[in-house]
Parts: sequence; C-alpha cells; structure tokens
Amino acid sequence: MRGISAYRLLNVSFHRLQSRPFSSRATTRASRGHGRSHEQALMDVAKVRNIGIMAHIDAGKTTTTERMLFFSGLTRHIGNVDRGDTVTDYMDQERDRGITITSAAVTFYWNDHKVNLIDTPGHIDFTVEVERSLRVLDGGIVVLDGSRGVEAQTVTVWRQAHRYGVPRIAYINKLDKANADFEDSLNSIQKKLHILPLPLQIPVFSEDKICGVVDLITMEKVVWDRKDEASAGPQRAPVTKADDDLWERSEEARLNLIGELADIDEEIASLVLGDIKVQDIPPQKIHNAVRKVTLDKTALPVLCGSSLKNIGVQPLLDAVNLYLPSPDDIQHDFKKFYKDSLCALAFKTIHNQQRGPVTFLRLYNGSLKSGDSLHNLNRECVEKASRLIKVFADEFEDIKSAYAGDIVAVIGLKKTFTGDTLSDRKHQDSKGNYVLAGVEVGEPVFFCSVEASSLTEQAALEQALENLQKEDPSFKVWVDESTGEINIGGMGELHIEIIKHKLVTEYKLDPYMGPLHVSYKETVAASATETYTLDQTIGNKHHHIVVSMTVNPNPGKGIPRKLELVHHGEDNSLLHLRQDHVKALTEGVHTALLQGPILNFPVTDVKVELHSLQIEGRTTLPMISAAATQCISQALSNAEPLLLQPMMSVEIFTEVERIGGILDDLKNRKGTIENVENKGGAHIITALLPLAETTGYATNLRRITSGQTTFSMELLGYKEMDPNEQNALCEKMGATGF
Ligand SMILES: Nc1nc2c(ncn2[C@@H]2O[C@H](COP(=O)(O)OP(=O)(O)OP(=O)(O)O)[C@@H](O)[C@H]2O)c(=O)[nH]1
Repeated sequence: MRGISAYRLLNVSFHRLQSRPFSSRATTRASRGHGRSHEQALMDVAKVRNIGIMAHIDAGKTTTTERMLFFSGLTRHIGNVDRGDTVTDYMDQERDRGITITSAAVTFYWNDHKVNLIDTPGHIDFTVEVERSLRVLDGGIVVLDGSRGVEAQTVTVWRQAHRYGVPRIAYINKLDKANADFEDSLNSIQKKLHILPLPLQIPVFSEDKICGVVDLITMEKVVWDRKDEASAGPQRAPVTKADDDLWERSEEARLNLIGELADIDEEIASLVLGDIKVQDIPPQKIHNAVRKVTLDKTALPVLCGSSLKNIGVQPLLDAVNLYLPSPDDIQHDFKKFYKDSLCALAFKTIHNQQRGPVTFLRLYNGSLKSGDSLHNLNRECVEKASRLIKVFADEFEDIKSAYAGDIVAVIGLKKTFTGDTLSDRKHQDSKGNYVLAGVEVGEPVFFCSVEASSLTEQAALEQALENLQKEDPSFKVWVDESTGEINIGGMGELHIEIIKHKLVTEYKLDPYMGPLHVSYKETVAASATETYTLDQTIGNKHHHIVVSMTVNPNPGKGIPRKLELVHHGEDNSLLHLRQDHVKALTEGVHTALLQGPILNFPVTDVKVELHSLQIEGRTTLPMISAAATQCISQALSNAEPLLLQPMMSVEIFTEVERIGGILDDLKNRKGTIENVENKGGAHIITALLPLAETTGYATNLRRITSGQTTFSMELLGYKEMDPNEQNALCEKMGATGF
C-alpha cells in the first residue's frame, strides 16, 4: 500500500493525468469571448498569448488558474481545491475541473486577448510534462508561495524555462498568510534564480490582512473591497499623501523601479536624465520598458496577491497581455523552410476511450483546416485531421480552422506521437532540417514487470500499454528477452502507480504488477581491448569476420554516438571502411551496451575505439553487427565494470522540533546531509539520497512529522556505487531472480 499512500499525499498532481469522455455539459462555461468573435481573434496573432504557469507543488497554481478562468468569464463558479466532503467528491471535482488543465491547454479571453493556458504540472515524476509544455509556450508565470519564497521545484522549472528561452513574470501568492513576507520572497528570487526581481506592485494591508496592491506604474491603490464576492472587480484610486506610510513606501518602491529600469532600458534612462520628473514618466513608457526587459530576460517583473482571497489575479492577467510575448515576438529559424505551408508540433496526446487519440498541436506556420491531410515528417506517413477542437473549460468545441501561433486539439491522428512535426506538404532534406526538435525525455528510473491476469486480457493489456506510451513519452514498455516478461518503466514511484491506476480504471484491466525496481546503470573503470573472430557457416554461406575494438571509461559523457577510428602505423585500412559497415558496427556496439555484464543494466559513460575490421569473402550487415556486439560484450566484462545508482536531491521544509527525526531517517537511508538552513522560521534541510532508498519516503516523512512537513525531490544524476553496496545488491538481485 506504500505507493497508494504516496499518491494520496500528492493527489493534487494526480488529477492532471486523468482523461475522461468528452462532455457536452455547459454547466461551468459562461461567455467565451466578451462579444469578440472567436475566429476573428484567431487571426490576430499579436493578441494571442500561449502561456504556462510554473510553480513548486502547492504554491497555488490551480487556485490561481481557477480565478483566471472565473474572472475571464469562462467559468461561472470558482473551483476550490480544498472543498469536497469525501475523497470521492474531491476526486470527482478535481477530475471535472481538472480536465481543462489535463487537456494540456485551455483557452480564455482577457481584454481582447486570447490566452491559451498550457498546463505545467509541478511534481518531479512529471518533469517531462513540463518539458513538453515549455517546448510550445511563449511565456510563463512563475507562482511563488509568499511564505516560502523560491522553493526547490521552482528552481527546477526555472532552469527548464531558461533552457527553452521562455520569457517570464513572477507572482508572489499567499500574501494573506501570517508568515508571508514579500521582501523575503523578492530576496529569494535574486539569490536562488539569479535574476533581478522588478516589483511592479507592493501589497496593501488593512488590519494586518492583505486587501490589495499598489500599482507602482500608475501609482494607484488597487483594492478588493468585497473579498467574499469574487465577482466584484478591484477598485482603483490614486495613492495620496493621506495614505501616510503606504504613500512613502509606494514612492520609494516606484523610484526603485524607475531606477532599475533606467539601468537596463535606454528610453527610461534618457527620460530620467531629461527634463521630465520621475513622477511624470507616462505609464505607457514604463510598460514598454517592462515588456522589453521581460522579453530580453534581463529582469523579472514581480506581481503579488492572494489567489485564495481573490486578490491580485486581474492585474496578473493584465500583465500577461502587457508584458508576455505574442507568437509573433518569437523568432523561429525553422519557419523559413516552411514558407507558407503548415508547420505544427504535436506536444501531447490523450487517449479518449470513445474518440481514440486526441492530439494537441502548436501551430508555428501556415494554417490548418478540419479534414486536412497531414504529413508526419518524423514517421513519414500521412494522416487525416478529421476534427479540429478548441478546449473551453470542460468542453471541447469543433472549429473549422487554426492559424500560426495557435494551439488546437485534433482528432484522427492515430500514428502521431508527442514530439512529431506535422505539415500539409512533404518536406524533406538530407539534414532533417524540417523536423522540429522534439521533447527531451530522460531514461526511466523505476521499472517493474506487468502480466495480464488471463490470456484473454493479454491483447487488451498490450493495446492499453501502447496507448499509454503514446500519451506519455516518459513511460517506457519493453520485453525482457531472457524471461519474455513485459517491463514498464517510469520516472518515479508515483508515475508507475498512476499507470497502474489507469490500467485498472480506464482500461478495466486487472494486471499483476511485479515489485518496483530501481533502474541502475553500468559503466567501466578501466580500458579493455578485445579481438573477436566470427567464423561460421550458415546454410551454404561462410562468414569470416575479425573485429578489434577497445572500450574506455568516459565519465559523464553518456552513450557513444559514433565509433572512434584508430589508425595504427602504416595500416590505413580504416580510411577505406564502407559507411554501411561502420553503421552496422555502431548498431552492434549499441546492442551490446543495452545490457551490461553485471546485472544487465544499460551501459553508459564509455567510448569505443575501432582498431580493425577484416572480412573474408562475402558477409551480411547483420553478421557484422553481431560480431561487434560479441566483441564489445567481452571487452566490457574485462574493463572492470561497475554499477551506477541514481541519486536524488531532496529539500525538506520543516519545524525545528522535527529536524532530529528527519536527519536520523535520512542517515538510515544512506543519505548525505548537505545543509540545514533557517529561513524566516521555517527550516530547510537539503540532502542527497540514493533513489533506491526513497521508496515510501513521502509516507514515512508524514508519519515521523505528523504530516507537518513538505519536501521535493529531483533526480540529480548517477553516482558510482560503493563496492560493498554493489555486492549486496548483486546478491539481492540474484536472490530475487534477476
Ligand atoms: N492561504 C492561502 N492558501 C492558498 C492560496 N492559494 C492557494 N492556497 C492553498 O494552497 C494549497 C495548494 O493550492 P493549489 O492551488 O492546489 O496549488 P498548486 O500549486 O496547484 O499545487 P499542485 O497542483 O500540487 O502543484 C491549497 O490548500 C490552497 O487552498 C493563497 O493565496 N492563500
């Protein structure tokens, strides 16, 4: 039951992976376009925002999203993650409203702009979900918990967004909490995200309770008077000297803002140096400068509020329109190859029981009509987009066409996977220039065997696993050649647990799942050279191949992409090696690296040198591959092989009296404590833990701290195992039938 408990603890992430039949209900949707025609807005790319909300788990992403959908007029009630009397109620509610976000993207309108909000889940097991969202969104909102500042997962998603070059704004949430600290949160941005925070607002308190913000650009007090009546918008009034302390703080904060902008933006600098008084700089000039620094990523504009109390969300939406880029603001080099034809990336597939696969596309170029035939450039096949769909809250609405910059769902694509590029024409060149970079997926770190409960279920199980693999690129399915068992691998305990849950609830299967194992890797500590002779007669053909290769350690470099050719003295026979022979040798090497000599785990961090290849008479490419596989397998055994284990970086937030118990538990789990820090009363422990020691960690931590602690975990990389631990593992795995 260990896994189930972990899933309960982290159930906020769970609903995101649900899919459910299409609904024709219109219970939650209100007006969609504020009088604006949907098709019209589709064409107006400058007013489209493809954005994601990124956050550490529990920072308030769902709560903020619910308010956005409500204030934009898309939904008629505000969802509350904490409501619901029973677990089932809770789950149903989460599922019902969660579908909007589960569906990868939901569209709403704010002040004449169309916002496609793309989901980016927070839990580490679903990092790939974040990756694929980042791949297609143009801007992001980083939500922080104002009582915690920048947390571990915030840093992870920040790094990912940085890698994809996504411009961001920040929103400091939960300022209604007694221990929230706006200034502290700003400092944590500077310290942990290494970017200049640019507060555009400061919070306003009345009797120690947050009631609004000061807009430092217009110098207005924005106050939500009737907090309980969520439909009421904020009231704006100028901040005046009568506001005493607030006036002084606002003046100072505005001066700081202008000063910081003058350091980064030329136009503000020349205004400040000119005749105009700082107080008189027109708001539009400041908006322009803030937009520029957002797009250049030279500073991070910061807004604030309390989503739970309905404070701060409307100005946040204004900031999305004002500062985050439209699809037109982002240059994509690949667009020139497509001229006026369609270029789209499939970034998510959901399997719907009635309709089959529903594929989410980001259009970068050209347009797409319902019924169009699409060329899948990765798989070199043609498929029909039989229906185009827009997601509005919990409904899917048929549309006729979609244009560059937009995000749509398509029904009818059976062969398309996440990460594939689609076009209306066949585009090809030898360098694959027309294919967009897909979604990067790490290797699974946990795996287990799965078996159908009866022979009649076998085919249904295989089909279900295929569908699930299509939906989720980080979920892997393979057959163990030696036992014939089907293995499934995922990014964490929770990930595998959810796959199992889906097999049971969505596919109505009852498979047997073997125990969960950690995916180790193997490498070598020394170099070893091997000469292998294949001398075999098959049928009436005689094959004679002699191949000589060396395996060398190559720490941190992963799997070799190509063979290094080593020329010896006068012998330059390798110079004349046929390309198809080199390809066959490389394939043979990769086959050998799939199963290491210790426990059959994949081999990494090695490089391979080819010294010679001699072929007598005629042979075939598969035979050359087979010779290379044998040669490398033997070399690996002689190269002092060793095991690498996945290591996790853990960050735990707790109270002082619970620190001792947590540290003892970490030590029992062979963890290395890196730091214990006191931040505004909350204690933060950072440690390294072998992944193998993390099973059931969430449940145990909850038990030893009476549920008063939160934590986050992230895969740090692989580390050499201590020889004694390696021997113990080999014995254990041998004993359990590995
Ligand atoms: N006090 C306070 N609590 C909030 C606020 N916003 C959200 N919460 C609470 O924080 C908890 C987590 O909120 P969610 O909106 O589910 O957070 P999340 O970031 O979506 O969490 P994940 O989906 O698990 O990543 C819930 O109990 C919310 O009620 C806020 O402004 N103030």
